[in-house]
This record gives sequence, structure tokens and C-alpha cells, in this order.
Amino acid sequence: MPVSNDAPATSIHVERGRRELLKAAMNAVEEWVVVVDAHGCIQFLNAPYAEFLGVDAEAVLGRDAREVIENTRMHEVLESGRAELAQLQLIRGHHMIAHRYPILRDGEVIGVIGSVIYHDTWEWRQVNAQVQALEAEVDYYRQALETTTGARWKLSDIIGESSAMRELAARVRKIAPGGASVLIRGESGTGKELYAHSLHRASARAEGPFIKLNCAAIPEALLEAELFGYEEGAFTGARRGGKPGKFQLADGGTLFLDEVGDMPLAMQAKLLRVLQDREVEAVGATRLVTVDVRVIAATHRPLEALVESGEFREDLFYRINVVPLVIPPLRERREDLPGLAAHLLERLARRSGRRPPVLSPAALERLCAHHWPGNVRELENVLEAAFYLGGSHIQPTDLPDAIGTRRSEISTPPLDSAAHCTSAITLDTPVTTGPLREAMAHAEHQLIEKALCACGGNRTQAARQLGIAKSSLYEKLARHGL
Ligand SMILES: Nc1ncnc2c1ncn2[C@@H]1O[C@H](COP(=O)(O)OP(=O)(O)OP(=O)(O)O)[C@@H](O)[C@H]1O
Repeated sequence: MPVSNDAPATSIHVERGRRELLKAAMNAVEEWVVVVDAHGCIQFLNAPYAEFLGVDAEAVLGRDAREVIENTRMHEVLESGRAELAQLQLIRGHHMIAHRYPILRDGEVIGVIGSVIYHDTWEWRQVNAQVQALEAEVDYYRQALETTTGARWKLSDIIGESSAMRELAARVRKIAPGGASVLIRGESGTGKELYAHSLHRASARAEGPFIKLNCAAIPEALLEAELFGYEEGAFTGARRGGKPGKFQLADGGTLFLDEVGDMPLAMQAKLLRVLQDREVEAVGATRLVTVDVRVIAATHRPLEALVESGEFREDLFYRINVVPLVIPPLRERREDLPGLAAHLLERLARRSGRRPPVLSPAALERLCAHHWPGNVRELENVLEAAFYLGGSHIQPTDLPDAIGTRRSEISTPPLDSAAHCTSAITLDTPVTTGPLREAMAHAEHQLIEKALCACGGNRTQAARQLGIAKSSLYEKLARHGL
């Protein structure tokens, strides 16, 4: 009969309409809503929440909430059966306020409904700003605490999955426990300081101080007092009571001598003596003090060439180069780029309290094509600019023009390769218009390549032909990534 046939169809229709209305209502509210079943699996996620989480609301149905929502406590509520009201929850770097209620049937918990009530609304941003200010304060004190030992970074802070970086990490683990001097080599911005910190943190001296001295940043006249300290009245202007030097401060720990290649010759002799005798004499002092210090040095300069030209003592070179650690430039481990970019963007987002932006594939491609003469520091600077210029998605247009275009297109074959001489780059290559500094760097790059090519890759001859010191050629080679 028609009546009996139509009745179920109508009720199904009505039921479906009700469900759709309910779903539309849940998607229309400002709150972000999630419902899980008795197993903690998602049965409903409203559209605004899915959008924030960057997931498909339908695709996550049936998945464990812990896999989808950071720091969720739905399982805890399932277990306790108790509601949690106005709880702070950190999701994707944002502090949210969430309620969670158990869903009961016949006194039994059959699920949980959770709602995020404050997310990016103006009011919560005010609260969030206060929380972030407090967090920054906590960070400050945490860092101050860490700097009593000085080393901020540890091995796990160094991002890089390339085989070169994995080998480096293994080497660090191996050499850190011993007390041998380590010389860290690598172009500027490759992360030498990160490795120095990590070596200290992984060593038996981790509880001891980590003291850094940048040899290039201290005027020559002050370097001795900085390194070895001074006694009261040692010179005019000397502080009353004198001042301990970096060696005394690093006693029982590690002294990191950054830019050691820039240390003046006279100081090199004094440093060598201390490293040999393990005794320091403060300026104006009459007695020697024994110190127990592990020295880690770093430089981006070509020490071998400096030794050859007499600018760096050979005996000191061997003394500090007991264990060499060479960090490859970023362009030689481009596979690290996506991970590094994501890590650096996340770090920027955390510091500014924003959500990490998404790097578009086209932008990533441009980054991967760049030559990165300034290595990770340059990448950091480029991403920082893009972070503030771009929105939630970083596009190629948010990157500086020079990234992944002109300069990076210049091929840089290995020095000894025969291809070197067949390089298509000639001085007749038109120099693109742009800042003078860039044009000059471009011309310098080409001149060096030409000279090397003409001299069959012999650097001494090439330096002579260019009329510059060999050490200066080495520096330029490093700068141009040749
Ligand atoms: N592998 C890495 N993972 C994460 N951050 C990195 C990495 N390498 C470098 N950085 C970041 O890049 C910046 C430069 O690193 P660092 O100061 O250690 O370089 P450097 O080689 O000592 O440079 P310089 O020779 O100019 O002193 C820092 O902000 C550091 O945190």
C-alpha cells in the first residue's frame, strides 16, 4: 500500500534533514567543536576547527583524536568521566581555552564533546599576549640559567638529515666525551657555533662553564686581558680587584674561541703557551694559575693558507686542530633545506606568537635553486623577511629577487674538473643591472673562475695572476662557494 511505503521514506528524509541542520549549525558557530566516541576516535569535527588544524573534516572521521589534535585530553575525560572547563591547550603554537564534557548514556561515558572557546578572537589575543609576555619572561630566565653554563644548543637542535649532517652528528657524539681540542671549520653561517655548544653539552664537562670569545671582535690591545684576565692596577683604567680572563672563567669547562683565524700573531704565541702548559698568567700578575680547560676553536678562514703566508702559527694550528670538524656549506646539502626552512619558520612563529606559515612548493623550489653563499644564516634572514611580508602562505613573490634566480644559475663546477675550462661563463656575460655591490661580486666571481681556469686550477698561480695574496684568494673562493 502506498501509505505504508511512504512513511519510512518520509521519516528517513526528515531524519537526514535534521542531521544536516545540526551539522550546519555546528559549522556555523564560532567555537571549534570535536566529538569522540568511547574509543577516543573522532566522530565529528566542525569545519572551522578542521580548517585551523589544516585537515579534512571528513577524512579524519574514525581517527584517534590524539593523532589529529595536539595536546588533546579527550581520552583523559573519557577515562575520568569528569568535565574539564576552561582548560589551557597549546595547539600549533597557540594557547587555546577549551571545554571538554563527557557524553553519558545510562550513566556510562559513551563519548566526549570538546569545544575550543577562545582561538583567534580579539579577546583571547589580549589574554594570549599576556601569556606570551610571561612566557618570554620565563624564557629569559631559562636562558639566563643556561648561560651560567653558557651552552644554549644541543645536538638535537641541529637540523639536517643529509648523510653529511648525520655523519657529523655521529662524529660529535664520538669526540665529545674526550677532552681533545676540536677545530670547527666551515663557511660563515653554517652553524659552527651550534656545534661548539653541542660538543660541550655532550661532553663530560657539560655541567661546567661554556665560555665564548670572538677573537675577531676584540681589539688587539684588549685581547690578552680578555683571555687571561688582569690584576688590579695592571694598567690605567683597570678595574679595582682585577678581572678574571676567559680561561679562568672556563676552568672545568670549555672555552670556545670563535674566529680563531683572526687572532693576532703575538696573541697566538701566548695562547700556544697556555695550551701547552695549562697555566695562565693574568696581565700584571706575578704568578701562574693552573687551569683545566678544553678548547674548541672555529674559523671560516683558510688556516692552511694563513700558515703558508705566515699569518697563523703552524704549531698553534696543529695544537688546536687535534680533531677537525668540517661543516659543509648549505649548497652541498640541499636536501636539508626543506627541513631547515620548516624549522626556522616554526621558530619565527613561536617567537612572534603566530601560526607557522606554509611554504608553497614554488617558493621552496626557488630556495632549493639558490646558491646560499651566506648558508643557514642567509636562509634564516630570507625566511624572516618572507615571514613578515607574506601571509599564511609564502609564495615566490615574498622572496628577494636574487633568491633562486640570477646568481644561483651560475654553474660552479669543481675546481679540478676539466669542465672548469669549458664553463660558459666569460667576462663578456652581461652583468645584470642592480646594486653595485652585487655587480662587483658577480665580476669578481667571473675573474676568479677565469684565473683558475687559465692556471689549470692551481690556486697559487691564480692568486699571483690576480695580484692578490693566496689567503685572500682562499677567502674569496669560500665566499663565492668555488
Ligand atoms: N643545522 C642547523 N639547524 C638549525 N639552525 C641552524 C643550523 N645551522 C645554522 N643554524 C642557525 O643559523 C645561524 C648561524 O649559525 P652559527 O652562528 O652557528 O654559524 P657560524 O658558522 O658560527 O657563523 P659565523 O662563522 O658567521 O660565526 C644561527 O641562528 C643558527 O641557529
